[in-house]
Amino acid sequence: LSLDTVREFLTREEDTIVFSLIERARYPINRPAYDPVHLGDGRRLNASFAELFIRESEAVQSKAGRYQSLQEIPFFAYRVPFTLAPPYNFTSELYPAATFVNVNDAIWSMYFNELLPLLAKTGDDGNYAATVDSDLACLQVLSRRINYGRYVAEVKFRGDQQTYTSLIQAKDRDALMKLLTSEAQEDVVKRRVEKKAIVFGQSITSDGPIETSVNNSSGTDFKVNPSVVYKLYDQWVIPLTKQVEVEYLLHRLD
Ligand SMILES: C=C(O[C@@H]1C=C(C(=O)O)C=C[C@H]1O)C(=O)O
Repeated sequence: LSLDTVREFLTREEDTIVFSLIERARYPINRPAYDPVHLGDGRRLNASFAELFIRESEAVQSKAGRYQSLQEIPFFAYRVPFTLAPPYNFTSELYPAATFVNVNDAIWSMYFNELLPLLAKTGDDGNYAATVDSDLACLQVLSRRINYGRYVAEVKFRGDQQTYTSLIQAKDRDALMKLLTSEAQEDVVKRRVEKKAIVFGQSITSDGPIETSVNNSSGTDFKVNPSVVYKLYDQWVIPLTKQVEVEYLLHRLD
């Protein structure tokens, strides 16, 4: 584990994030999938079809051992007595008492309340299962990327143990945030992910050129608007990753 290898991991996750956003953007908003579910007898569930689909899908994946890997954190907790998967002895570089740190609740509300309306056009084509399956893909990769902040924080802690230790003991969140922040790196990440949205999200023809920048101001030629991807990273992905880093560090000496 080094700063280079954790940054490589985050860079590779960008590809998956952009592609999963492109997949979700194929479908209209499909609003009924997010409304409370009505049962046949007139009762109303507190959950939406999307939530039920995600719970059931995660339960299957939990049984299949997905969350044996500490890189993966489910949105809902499952008590699964055994897994169907071949056993594998996962080791973790994380500090055990801080491993639990995650911001899945914030990711969940950001995704449904802020990002989805920017991603999906208005309309309803009835493809609810395919639509919420693509929501699940987005949520899983966003969760993995953002909660990977635990690994980033571990590397940074090991790289400057003395300074971090005194700030952790003083519970100085602001100073920790300042110390772990690299504005230059954030700028590289945001510009790169916007470029990936431009390159991955254009219609490829056998003879035409590949665009590397937005020519029209609206970005509507692309399968997902590159400025929405930039905004996703600028406003949510990077700030939430740093929040994970700070929370992890605050438990690093427990
Ligand atoms: C993840 C890191 O920590 C912080 C968060 C970043 C991000 O989420 O992309 C980028 C730079 C840092 O401010 C890092 O240093 O790579």
